Amino acid sequence: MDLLQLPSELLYLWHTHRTEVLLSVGILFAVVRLALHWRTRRSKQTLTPPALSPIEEKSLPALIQQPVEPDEYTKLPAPRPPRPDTGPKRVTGTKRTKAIPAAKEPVVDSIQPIIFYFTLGGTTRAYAEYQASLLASPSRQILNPEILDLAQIDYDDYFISPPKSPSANTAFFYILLIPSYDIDTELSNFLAHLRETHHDFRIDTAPLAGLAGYSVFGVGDKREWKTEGEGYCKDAIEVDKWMARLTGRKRGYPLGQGDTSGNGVVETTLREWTEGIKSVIFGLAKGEGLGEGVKGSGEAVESEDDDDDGEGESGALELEDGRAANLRSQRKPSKRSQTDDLEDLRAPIPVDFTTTRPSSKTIPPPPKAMVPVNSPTYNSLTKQGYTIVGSHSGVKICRWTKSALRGRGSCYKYSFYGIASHLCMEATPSLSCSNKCVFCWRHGTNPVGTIWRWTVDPPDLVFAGMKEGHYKKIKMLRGVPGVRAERFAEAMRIRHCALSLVGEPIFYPHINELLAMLHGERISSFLVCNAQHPDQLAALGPVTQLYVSIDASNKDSLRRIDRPLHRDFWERFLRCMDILREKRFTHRTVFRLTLVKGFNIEEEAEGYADLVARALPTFVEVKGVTYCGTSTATGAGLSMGNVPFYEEVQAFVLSLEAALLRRGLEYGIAAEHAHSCCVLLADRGRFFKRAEGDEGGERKWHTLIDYAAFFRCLEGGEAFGPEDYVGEPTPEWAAWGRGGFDPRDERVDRKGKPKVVEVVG
Ligand SMILES: Cc1cc2nc3c(=O)[nH]c(=O)nc-3n(C[C@H](O)[C@H](O)[C@H](O)COP(=O)(O)O)c2cc1C
Ligand code: SF4
Repeated sequence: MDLLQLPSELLYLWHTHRTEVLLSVGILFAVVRLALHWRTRRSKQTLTPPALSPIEEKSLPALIQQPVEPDEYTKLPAPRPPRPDTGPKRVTGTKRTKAIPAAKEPVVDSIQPIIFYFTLGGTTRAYAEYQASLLASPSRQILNPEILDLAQIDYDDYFISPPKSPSANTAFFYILLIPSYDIDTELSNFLAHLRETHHDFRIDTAPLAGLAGYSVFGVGDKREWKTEGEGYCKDAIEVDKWMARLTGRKRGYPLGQGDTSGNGVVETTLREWTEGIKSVIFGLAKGEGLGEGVKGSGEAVESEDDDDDGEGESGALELEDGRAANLRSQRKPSKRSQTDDLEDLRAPIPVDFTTTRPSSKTIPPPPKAMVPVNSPTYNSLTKQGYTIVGSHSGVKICRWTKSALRGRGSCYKYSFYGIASHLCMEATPSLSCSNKCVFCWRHGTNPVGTIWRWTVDPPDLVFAGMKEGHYKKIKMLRGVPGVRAERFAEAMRIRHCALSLVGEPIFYPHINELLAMLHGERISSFLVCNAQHPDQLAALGPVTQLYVSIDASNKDSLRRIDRPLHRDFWERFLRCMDILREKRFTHRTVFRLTLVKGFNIEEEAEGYADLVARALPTFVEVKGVTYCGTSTATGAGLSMGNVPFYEEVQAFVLSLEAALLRRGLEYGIAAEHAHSCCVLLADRGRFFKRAEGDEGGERKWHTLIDYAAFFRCLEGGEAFGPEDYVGEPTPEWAAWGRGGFDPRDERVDRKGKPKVVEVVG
């Protein structure tokens, strides 16, 4: 083929294959285009990581930190400028919140008792049935009791929360009759359930607080398990403890205990205990609360965290070394108590400094209440636990009453005179006093004066108010841990009244009528006066025991320590000594010496012996002061250093005894109560004697009082004297050198743990 044919040949080829050629070129173009597009996509994917799992996210910062060269496809949007930090969001204006109505306590007017019992031998079941019969009453307030065997029920139905009540106004009261076993039984599981429920963090710590209350009665055997320490009623004690916690301390009545070793004793105890329960349940149905302890007498707390403050008769705390101090001394005086020192704030009181009668020149202001309701004095006294009766009287539960209710011992009046503290009411018909003794811890809140310039309440009002106040406070103690049911029941009948609380009882114009009312109800009377009111002392009628405070042996010392308001205080004091001498055959007269180191101990034994020689009291009680720590005491120069050790009190008593002997006065040491730092001297000729009809027998101290004989003498209407109502011999354990603590009571330390008693010889 020549060259001239080439164009026509190419044209021919074009026409034959042009479709394939065009198609191939199109495909090639498409391939190149696609290749370019894929390349771009791959670059973009590298910069936008896929969504990561939370775990993978942790490595995110590493990925982001890798440098990437941006190109036209990969340019990221410019980051937003950061917001200025304005702190937390503020909301202005007031948000109106809907007041949430306070949860209303349901009004309970009927109580459903449930008696739970456990038994191995059947005894406790029988007691449960007996108790149910005692409680059965067709009244609307107490529904018929249910009886449940703890071995038959599901604990979760009753002991994680109270069961569903039959009506909104009905609440449950649990009674648990619990025997004790020193072996493993189902009862051990019950105890474990209570313990675990309390400790279970998912359950409220007081899940049974919805109950109206609970009470436990233990059944045990004293023949083998003689004391609680040895296991007597141990399981009941344990149940009581856990129930107190689970119910938020809703113990309705003290733990009862029945000893199966004596014939029929348990039935009697259970019957009396059930009477107590019944009265509590009726009270609950009437809307009365449960006892939760009394202000001024300690909190209702469990024994492990018992904060029994150890306050003595006058707020004293016993120290390990035998001294006494007041707790208030360790607390800073509050602003309130400082300003409450009314004596310093009050306008001057109209005072007659010379006679017992008001001066004719003084126009007496119209009488008003000594302690008006809601006055600072009233508020301060009630805050300290006093119940103010009428306008000038008061009553208070002392710490010994609480101690005796718990079986932890009575005050020295039990060791010396046979007064059990839980049967004793401490009261005064006059909150006012004519002295300002440096050691009187009540002094800061006391009204003072030398004449009665207030309205006078009638004695029946005073007497009724005292009893009411006392019983009310005793009832409030029933929920205190450790209170013994039988003592609580006994305490509901006052047997003794100590008119000594605060102020000057003899000041009350109707003191003799008040004493007669006490005696009319067979309540014995101990009256303490301050030797500043001779006319009233001379006119005083029968008293079971008549005290005069002897705070110093000479004029200067008395002025310094008693700070009397009467100008003729020493003359008054001596006149009282003479009146006491006259009364020694009609009254049991007692000198009460309060020893204050640095004030009235050193070298005063001879002076005191002279006073004893002048008044010839039947007894001399010597007591170490209890430091009050108030601003008044501190201002008077009193400190803990003025509190004598018990050994110092003992040494003083020995020197006083010797000084008396030198004067031919036969007084001897009859008894002691180391716990109260108190020793008793008595007239040997009158009270150290043989038992009646036992001429050759041993002589013994007879300081106890025969109270029944005292009332017989009074009612007989004939003249009588102290010898006519002398009681049994003074107990051996109260003799000099024996300490004076009744071994039948349990001695505990401030934590409620058993304490070994050390007797100072
Ligand atoms: C095995 C056994 C162990 C006992 N352990 C004690 C005990 O530790 N403390 C206690 O006060 N009484 C103990 N007791 C006395 C019982 O509590 C007492 O007999 C009670 O009435 C038993 O009640 P029940 O018959 O309902 O099971 C025990 C009695 C038994 C049979
Ligand atoms: S006599 Fe009565 S009031 Fe006084 S301390 Fe003893 S129990 Fe308390």
